Amino acid sequence: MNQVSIHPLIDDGNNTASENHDFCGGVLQCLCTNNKVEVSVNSQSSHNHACGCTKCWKPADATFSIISVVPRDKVSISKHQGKLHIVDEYALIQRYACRDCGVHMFGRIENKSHPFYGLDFIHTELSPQSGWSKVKFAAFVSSIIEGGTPPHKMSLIRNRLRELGLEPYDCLSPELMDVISIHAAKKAGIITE
Ligand SMILES: N[C@@H](CCC(=O)N[C@@H](CSCO)C(=O)NCC(=O)O)C(=O)O
Ligand SMILES: [Zn+2]
Ligand SMILES: [Zn+2]
Repeated sequence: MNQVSIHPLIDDGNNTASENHDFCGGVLQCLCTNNKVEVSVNSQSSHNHACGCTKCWKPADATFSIISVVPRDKVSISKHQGKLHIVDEYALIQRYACRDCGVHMFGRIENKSHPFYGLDFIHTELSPQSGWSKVKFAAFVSSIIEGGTPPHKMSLIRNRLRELGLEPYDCLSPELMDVISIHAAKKAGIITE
């Protein structure tokens, strides 16, 4: 066995199983046994990806998190809001985590001039519903070194990601990097639409 673990939910290569194009959201639940924090999401997720950064929440046995975005006006806290706190008030993405189990329930950008303003970051694996969009690429792959992965394992991991159909990028996907540059070019008056 020369396989490396990416995330328990995608290691079996079955990440495509449940995506449903008519799916329009569900509930995210924290991992507490009692008094679970619940967040309602009334939208399908977009840009679902594996993220290797050190800031996104992931289960203990995962090398990557699984994270996607939804419109912020489709996200509401439905149970036990009082258990939530912001992990880092100074981070670009303010991640709201459960004080008791540590799970990040959603991440929000408050800077109105950021290209991703209006989108909240969520972990669809916290939802008992199935039908969420599948994981489509891997971002911030080199960052797993900052999380403790030995550098000599990087080519094995990038190869495994490709084998799983998840193109590895060391920042975001080309599509999302284009969104960032289009936003910057518009702001600078280089392009108009
Ligand atoms: N090497 C750093 C990278 C952290 C980072 O920039 N993460 C990205 C992606 S998170 C979701 O895809 C980011 O946008 N972060 C903003 C923030 O976290 O506020 C590391 O690994 O820590
Ligand atoms: Zn909890
Ligand atoms: Zn991340």
